[in-house]
Amino acid sequence: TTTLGFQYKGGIVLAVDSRATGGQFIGSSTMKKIVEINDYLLGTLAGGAADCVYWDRVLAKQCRTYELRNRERISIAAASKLLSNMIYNYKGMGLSIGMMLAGWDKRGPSLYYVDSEGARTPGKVFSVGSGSIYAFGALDSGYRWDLTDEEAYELGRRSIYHATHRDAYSGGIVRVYHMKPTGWVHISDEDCKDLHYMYQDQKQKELN
Ligand SMILES: CC1=C(C(=O)N[C@H](C)C(=O)N[C@@H](Cc2c[nH]c3ccccc23)C(=O)N[C@@H](CC2CCCCC2)C(=O)[C@H](C)CO)Cc2ccccc21
Repeated sequence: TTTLGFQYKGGIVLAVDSRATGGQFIGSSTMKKIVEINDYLLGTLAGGAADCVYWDRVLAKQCRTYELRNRERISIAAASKLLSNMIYNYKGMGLSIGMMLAGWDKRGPSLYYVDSEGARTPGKVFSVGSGSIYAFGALDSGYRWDLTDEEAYELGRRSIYHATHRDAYSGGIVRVYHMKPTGWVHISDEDCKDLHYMYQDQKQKELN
C-alpha cells in the first residue's frame, strides 16, 4: 500500500493506491483506501486490511453518535483522538493500522496520522505504507505550500504512481481526493498502467 496526504494553500490533497495483498498474492486491485467518514472528514487506510476496515467503521459510528448528541460535527482533532485511544487499548496485541484523518472544521483544515502504536501526530505532509519511501521521493521534491489545485492533484497522482511502479505491494487505481472548506471532492481515479504510458509519452515528447 501507498497512501499520502499533504496540506497546501488550497486545502488538503489525499492520494492512494488500491491494491490488497496476501503474501505475494494480490487479493484485490480495486480496494477503497480513502474512506468517507462524513462530508468533511476523510480517512486513509494502510496495514492489516481487516484491522483498518474494522476500526474505520467503529470510528465512523463514534463520529455519527457525536453529531447526534451534540448537534454539530466532530472536530478532526477529537476524531483522531477517539481513534488513537481506541487503538491504544490494543497496544502490543498485534493490530496493524496506519490511518490518516483529513478534514475541515472550525479551526480550518487539519491532517493527522494515527498508527497502531497509538501515536497521533498532526502534520502537513505524510506518506504511509510499504510504498511510502518511493512516494516521498516525488512528494518531497515537488511539494510547495502555494501549489495550484491542479499542480497539487498531479503531485499526489505522480507520487503514488512512482510507488506503484517500484513497490510490488502497491498498484491498481490511483485515487485522488481534495478536502476544501465546503467538504471533500473526489478528483480522479486512474489506472496506474494508464499513468505509466502517459508519463512515458510526456518524457518522450520532452526528449524530442
Ligand atoms: C482482498 C481483501 C483483503 C486482504 O487482502 N487481506 C489481507 C490478508 C491483508 O490484510 N492484506 C494487507 C497486507 C497484510 C497481509 N497480512 C498483514 C498483516 C499485518 C499487516 C498487513 C498485512 C493489505 O493489503 N494491506 C494494504 C492496506 C489495506 C488494503 C485493503 C483495504 C484496507 C487497507 C496495504 O497496506 C498495502 C497493500 C501493503 O500491505 C481483506 C479484504 C477485506 C474486504 C474485501 C477484500 C479484502
